[in-house]
Amino acid sequence: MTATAPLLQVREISRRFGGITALNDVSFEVHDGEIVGLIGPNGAGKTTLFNLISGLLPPSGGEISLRGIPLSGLRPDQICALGAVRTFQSASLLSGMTVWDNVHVASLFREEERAGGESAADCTRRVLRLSGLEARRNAPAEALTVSETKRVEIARALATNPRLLMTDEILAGLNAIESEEILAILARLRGEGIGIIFVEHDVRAVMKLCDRVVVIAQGRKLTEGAPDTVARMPEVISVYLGGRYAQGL
Ligand SMILES: Nc1ncnc2c1ncn2[C@@H]1O[C@H](COP(=O)(O)OP(=O)(O)OP(=O)(O)O)[C@@H](O)[C@H]1O
Repeated sequence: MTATAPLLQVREISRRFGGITALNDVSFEVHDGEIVGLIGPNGAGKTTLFNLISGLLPPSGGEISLRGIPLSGLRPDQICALGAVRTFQSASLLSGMTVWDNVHVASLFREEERAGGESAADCTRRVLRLSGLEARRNAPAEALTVSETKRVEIARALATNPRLLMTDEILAGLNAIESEEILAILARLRGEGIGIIFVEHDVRAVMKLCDRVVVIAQGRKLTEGAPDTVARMPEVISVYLGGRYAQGL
């Protein structure tokens, strides 16, 4: 482990599925306490990138490293143990179990390595509080609203003590107030030094929350930069944003 290495380094990553090139030579970095937005049209390769970073799929080329440790060949649980965790577009909670149980199961992972010797129960309590779910701890998974389900998804990810959190369209299906609640949680996590990759089609949320935005289209990185700079780039407007968002800036 190299002290100076970025939290996440994605170097010249490619991924092919048969004749489809889902990702082609994509490189970027994420640092501690930084929220990086990853945007692009449908089919751009965003979810594939999460699958590669989290070890669900191997890359066809290139290298991904976490704090300087190459992730190639590691299983998802090993990558999670190194501190990178993702949420899924459609959360699948353990049915027949409560909010507490769903999160506690994740807290048991790496319990023995937890800083300060925090028990799984204490960790569950802490992440439920962070996710605004204390009052719902005894609710069965089936009884949750979409917004609560998303927050359990975040809590489960946090229960593994990540350094890098990847959220995949976590705002989909939420109203404005519910979205704000999630954005506030993510901003709080940034304040704790967690690095976040935020994949989201709600461009206003991306521009509001993120420190930096990486734009991909058809598997290639188009550009990256500060949100307001990226939002004004003609090529980004042309392939993704359209005129409406940029005019509102
Ligand atoms: N398992 C797979 N087998 C074949 N092709 C795949 C597979 N997974 C993804 N693809 C293809 O790779 C490309 C990138 O897909 P991906 O789901 O990563 O895009 P995305 O940016 O996440 O899109 P969306 O915004 O719609 O979620 C698409 O052309 C998709 O059809």
